[in-house]
Amino acid sequence: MSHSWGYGPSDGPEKWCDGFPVANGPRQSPIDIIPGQTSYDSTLKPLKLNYDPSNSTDILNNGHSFQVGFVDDVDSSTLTGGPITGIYRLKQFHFHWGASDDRGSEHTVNGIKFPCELHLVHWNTKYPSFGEAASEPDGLAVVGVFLKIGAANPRLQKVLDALGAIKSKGKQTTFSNFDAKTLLPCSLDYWTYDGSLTTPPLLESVTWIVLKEPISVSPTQMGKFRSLMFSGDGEAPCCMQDNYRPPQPLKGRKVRRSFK
Ligand SMILES: NS(=O)(=O)c1ccc(C(=O)NCCc2c[nH]cn2)cc1
Ligand SMILES: [Zn+2]
Repeated sequence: MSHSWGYGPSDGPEKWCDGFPVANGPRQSPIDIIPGQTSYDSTLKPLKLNYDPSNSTDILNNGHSFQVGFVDDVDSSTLTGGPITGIYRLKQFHFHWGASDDRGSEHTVNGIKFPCELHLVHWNTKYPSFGEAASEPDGLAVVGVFLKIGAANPRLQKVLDALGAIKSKGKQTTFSNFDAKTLLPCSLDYWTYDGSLTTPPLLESVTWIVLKEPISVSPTQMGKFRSLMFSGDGEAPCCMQDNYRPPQPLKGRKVRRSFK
């Protein structure tokens, strides 16, 4: 059975359980983060993100979002510390966004949706590859960053200016010397919980690390995200927007925070 999935009425998040029964599993993502119900954990370490700016390789429209890829055959762009043990390598980052500024993020805070959410995807180097790590309970770590409407963010501009070259599904172009660290907010305070990929195959292999401080994005910049297409050349044109999964049941999980 071809596992074609999307975000529309016939192939969207409410239908994913048909092809991916883990959609109703015990550690699905995203979730609604309720700060008053999180526990401060003094044993949580500070996040250490060591990204080598020369490591970015390409930018790709994969038909669900766009992603910037990184060289991950050496330990040059890594995540250590935080709630994880060992070394995780940055593989790609991508975003989720809405058709309008009132929605678009996957995680929510006290039920509040942000217009966009950045995911920096890392895999545990105790496994031989991303693909193998993706099916292990401690295989992946994704850092989530909320984007909040405000002043234009100059650090997003280089990424947004590349979108014209990857408008439709399957388009890819080189994207070198991008420093992913420039996308991070000042504070690395975070919430963390055990979860999953937020798109099929929805594998329950992700340690989620959601930063408390958002970065800014302007309405015009949000318009650039929405200029992408879910559809490929020659297909019925379909704007890439509302590519987010809504929050999933917590099912007894604890959400910890790194800050008092
Ligand atoms: N939105 S997110 O939770 O950050 C996220 C991050 C990564 C992926 C992903 O890599 N999907 C391909 C899975 C795969 C298995 N084996 C080889 N590729 C999906 C969602
Ligand atoms: Zn994502």
